[in-house]
Amino acid sequence: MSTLSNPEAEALVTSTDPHHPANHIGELCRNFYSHGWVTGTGGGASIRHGDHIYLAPSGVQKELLRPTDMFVMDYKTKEYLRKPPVLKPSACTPLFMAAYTERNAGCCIHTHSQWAVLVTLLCEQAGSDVFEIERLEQIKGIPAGPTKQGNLGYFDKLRIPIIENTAHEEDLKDSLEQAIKTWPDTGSVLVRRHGIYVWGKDVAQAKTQCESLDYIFQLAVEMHKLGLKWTQ
Ligand SMILES: CSC[C@@H](O)[C@@H](O)C(=O)COP(=O)(O)O
Ligand SMILES: [Zn+2]
Repeated sequence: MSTLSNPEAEALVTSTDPHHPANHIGELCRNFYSHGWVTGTGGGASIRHGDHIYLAPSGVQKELLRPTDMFVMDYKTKEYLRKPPVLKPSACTPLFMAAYTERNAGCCIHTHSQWAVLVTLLCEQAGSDVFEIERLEQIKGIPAGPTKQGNLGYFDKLRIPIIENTAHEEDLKDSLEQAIKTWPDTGSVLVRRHGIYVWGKDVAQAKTQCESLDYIFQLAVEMHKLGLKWTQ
């Protein structure tokens, strides 16, 4: 491991700018905790800052993250430039890396939202590995994808692939990468009985997409309870 000398490594997580990734990941996770997205150590977020990938530790309370808890990986060499003692990097790291490598993402979020989980269960009951919904205004909050401009329109159908859960988070890597290839315009992948991975070109796009999706998932569950169909 080619870690930087201590002062250089500490400089990677020392900034008064609240939008510096070392500060921003903790702030995002505190926000996500209030939605119930990252409770009980589940879920998390990662940010790419030039050639530096910022990652949280594994198995810690994500709402308590401090800048000094952060791992920093060199994107090109995949070596850690900064490793907090004792801690291990998030088990989501290979999944976050897939979003950076396959989609040139600037931020990737993983939530254990109960609405996302419920939607995967309803799709399972219907024998489907794709969540589909249409004719909701909030669909306009979802980016149309790298091969298109802007966001989906009101008359576009939202489709999100669902992959099956595995015993260990890191074992989701191959199926997530496959889903990204099969669905070139998707900005998210649902994980059955587990949650969702959402990415964007930057933090704002990943976060607002995640919020729009969660709104849609909650609505979808309530629609199902009322006997209303998601698509015509
Ligand atoms: C409630 S434990 C959840 C973890 O196994 C995993 O699913 C997760 O999302 C977080 O992994 P972590 O390694 O703590 O970043
Ligand atoms: Zn998880």
